[in-house]
Amino acid sequence: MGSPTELTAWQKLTEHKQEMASVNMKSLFAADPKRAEKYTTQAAGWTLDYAKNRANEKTLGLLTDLVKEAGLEKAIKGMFSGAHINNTEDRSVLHIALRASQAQDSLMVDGVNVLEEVRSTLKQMEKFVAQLHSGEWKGYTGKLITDVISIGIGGSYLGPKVVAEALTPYEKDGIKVHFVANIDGSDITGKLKLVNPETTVFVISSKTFGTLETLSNANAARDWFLSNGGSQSDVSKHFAAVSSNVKKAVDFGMAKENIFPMWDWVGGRYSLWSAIGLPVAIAVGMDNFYELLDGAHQMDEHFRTAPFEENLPVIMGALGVWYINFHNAQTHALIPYDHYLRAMPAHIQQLDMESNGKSTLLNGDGVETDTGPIIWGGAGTNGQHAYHQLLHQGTRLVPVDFIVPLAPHNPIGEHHAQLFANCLSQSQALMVGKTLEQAQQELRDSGSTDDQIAAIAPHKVIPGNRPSNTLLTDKMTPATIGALIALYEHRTFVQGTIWGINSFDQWGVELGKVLGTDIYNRLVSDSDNSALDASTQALIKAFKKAQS
Ligand SMILES: O=P(O)(O)OC[C@H]1O[C@H](O)[C@H](O)[C@@H](O)[C@@H]1O
Repeated sequence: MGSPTELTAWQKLTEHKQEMASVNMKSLFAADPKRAEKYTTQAAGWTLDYAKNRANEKTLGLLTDLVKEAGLEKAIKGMFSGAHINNTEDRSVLHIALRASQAQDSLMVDGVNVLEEVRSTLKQMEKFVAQLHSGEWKGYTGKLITDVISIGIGGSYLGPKVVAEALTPYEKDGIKVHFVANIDGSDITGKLKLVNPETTVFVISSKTFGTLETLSNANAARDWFLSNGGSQSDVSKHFAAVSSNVKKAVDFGMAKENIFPMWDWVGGRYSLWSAIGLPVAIAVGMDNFYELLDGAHQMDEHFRTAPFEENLPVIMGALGVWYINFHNAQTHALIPYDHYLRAMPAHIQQLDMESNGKSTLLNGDGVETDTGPIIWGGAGTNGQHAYHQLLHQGTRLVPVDFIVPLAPHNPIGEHHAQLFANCLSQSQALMVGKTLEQAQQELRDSGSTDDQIAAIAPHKVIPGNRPSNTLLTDKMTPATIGALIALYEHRTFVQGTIWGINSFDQWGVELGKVLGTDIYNRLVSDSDNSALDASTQALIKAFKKAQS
């Protein structure tokens, strides 16, 4: 596909944007008492209320035309059938296979039934998790394992860490799971201070087993283990790996049976459902891990089969494009009103920005439109006392997704009602805003003089008409969290398909890696740096001076 600007629906949306310029969401609600009902839809334990958007029936009709014209139906079929939709790496994209229903027994990709591989790995995980929790697996001095440190970065870290944290209420007793990612030695140093080598297992998660940060931290962990009582022959009792590069993991000292496979058809940022999710399974047990997979599968089925007009990832993806490309929104905020889900924006940030941070169309031409937005956010209500000011009165349009459960995990006092009220009041305030007349009246009512009103009222004006979605679920469970993350995965795919880009490669990351190695070599040698830019030369000099 070429540029989406060539699509008829895109051109019609460009015209339609002008028609909508003077339409306020408040008037859309006033004109249609059924608006909320009409623009609410459900799937996989989630209700999406998308009524607070700058959209009417025509907008939504044109957005549906857009996804159809962009070939989403074919793209979905391609993904679910294992076609090589990652064209630049000539790979299938099959995170959906990792959570396929037990009722499906085959998904043939390039002559291999990938479901067999997936299921045998799940069985291997089951065994490992059971051995750890039952106490059958013991450390080198015969003690029970109390801690697992997961070492990985990027997709081999964020997803599992965020989901493990989100599922805190489901944690099994006995084993505490920690995560190390950063090459900054402070990360691993801090975690090693918490644990005992006799009772700790390290899980090294790296699809390639070639990532600098992960290998450096894995080596540091092994050195620490060896210098604190462990011997080389004990390494296999305390180290396991998740990787598609078995040879490198064996060379590290892992026993073959402690290496969990993954495959090139799983992208890093989509891999938490594979054995990369092992730390999650250890933290919450395999039963909950299966629930997580099942929730994601429910969303997959919804995405695959529901009409686009009722399809959550399609609606959210298309509305996102409406704001990014037709309203110049540069960012998109995710605000979970759930303490355990507070790190979710970071995972979706990686998922979306690594997937859709692209400037080249599938056919190799440069894009003519904006693509993936900056994804950011954080937990409500904390953000209300920080960056929400910009959401309400800043000059930028920031579409927001509010995510909130109906029931809390920790019901104390009026906390949950207050949390819920705050969530609703934010989306309401973003939509209704405050007019100059309202601000003036407020000041008048509080006894301000005319001069004071004239001076202050303009500052109290809140433009309103700012869009948001609200995602509601009964409770944050493994299944609903699985479905939620799958929803965002598919939303990303919908947008990538509309823009005509490959959401599944990440060549941009490579340049930083290559240059990082080059500079490192310069820091630790007497190389001639005169060909480098003056700034980099000076910074290298500063580093070397500090070492001498
Ligand atoms: O799992 P690994 O091979 O160690 O890769 C870890 C990460 O490396 C890179 O930064 C990629 O861009 C990520 O997508 C990947 O998840």
